[in-house]
Amino acid sequence: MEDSILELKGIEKSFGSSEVLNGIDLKIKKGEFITFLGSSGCGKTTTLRIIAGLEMPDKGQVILEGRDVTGLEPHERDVNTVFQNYALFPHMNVEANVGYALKLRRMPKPEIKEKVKKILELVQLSGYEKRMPQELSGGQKQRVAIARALVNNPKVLLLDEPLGALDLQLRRAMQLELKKLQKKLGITFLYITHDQEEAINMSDRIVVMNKGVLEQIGTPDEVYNHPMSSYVATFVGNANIVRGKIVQIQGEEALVEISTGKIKVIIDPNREQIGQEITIAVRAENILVCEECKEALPAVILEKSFSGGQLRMVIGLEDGKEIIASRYGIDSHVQIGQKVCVGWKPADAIIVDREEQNDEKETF
Ligand SMILES: Nc1ncnc2c1ncn2[C@@H]1O[C@H](COP(=O)(O)OP(=O)(O)OP(=O)(O)O)[C@@H](O)[C@H]1O
Repeated sequence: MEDSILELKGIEKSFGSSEVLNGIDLKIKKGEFITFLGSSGCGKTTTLRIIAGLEMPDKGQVILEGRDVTGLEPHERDVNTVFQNYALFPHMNVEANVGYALKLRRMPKPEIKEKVKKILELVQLSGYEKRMPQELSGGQKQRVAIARALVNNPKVLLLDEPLGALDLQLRRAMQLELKKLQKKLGITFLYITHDQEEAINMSDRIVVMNKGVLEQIGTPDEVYNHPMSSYVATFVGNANIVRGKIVQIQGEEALVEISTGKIKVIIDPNREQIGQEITIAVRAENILVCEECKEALPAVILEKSFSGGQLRMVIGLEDGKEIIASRYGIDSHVQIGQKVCVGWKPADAIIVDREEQNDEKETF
């Protein structure tokens, strides 16, 4: 990748005896919006702190615009960080907070004033120059933190769950604003989130991290529609994970035996064979219930709940395992306790793992 602005090479990090990063290799393009997504404790913040210079890796290098910056202090690298808790200076007003880095650089006062004015316009906080942090809402504080991190035009902006403390509505609005701002300024953003929707909405590429390794790197479409492991499929898109054995193959269609029945899956006949164990992922929205499917597994509706504009149903299979189905709208004609059949179109079952492995997620 010729135009890479930031490169991580073989980064390893342990805290005491616990290995947190296990060989991170990544190239980030200039102007890219890249998001780190992964479960709590998988090493996202540690990676970001190593890039910022707040933590030293045990092994590996951080390369910024072709220069090895691994051993440099945070202020010696052209990288700024925005944290979830804003970290504004409480005794300084908005103008002083935003202009702080420029003042340290001994930039003339009128120039600082002009730059602060411009960046506050960009984050839609014109007129707030004299306000103190305690006179601002959470969303406004975060805009000040973002303005402060952008004012000296860093090469890369690191954002560690910057919208995590905001309510859902404000969070969605700020996501759009941040994305627009990033495109306008052309600054590379490296963004950390737990929230898969946020990652899908904002990113050029998503890095899915699991236990100190990068499990998949790709565009939102690649990661969502072509997950390469059951972890990625469950983390991005809340897929149901089903494990079974291929018992019959006809062209591109295989019959797979799982504990409570047989299901059809589209396979690559050059890769799959009879007797092979496979793991498939089926998204909740692709689970068909009752008469909607022909190839179905007997089941019972256990729970129905409404969230995020969707009805979520927990459906129990005969062996006690659960399948999650989702539908638009607030209710469905099936009732709790009702016996149904569940299934899916063969093409909606994505093969994610072909070998035995020990996943923590519940599998079939
Ligand atoms: N300074 C430290 N000393 C000891 N252990 C640490 C330190 N910093 C992080 N860890 C541990 O390293 C692991 C990874 O932490 P990290 O903050 O990078 O994860 P994360 O993916 O950002 O998690 P979260 O999403 O919860 O913020 C965790 O188990 C954490 O407890």
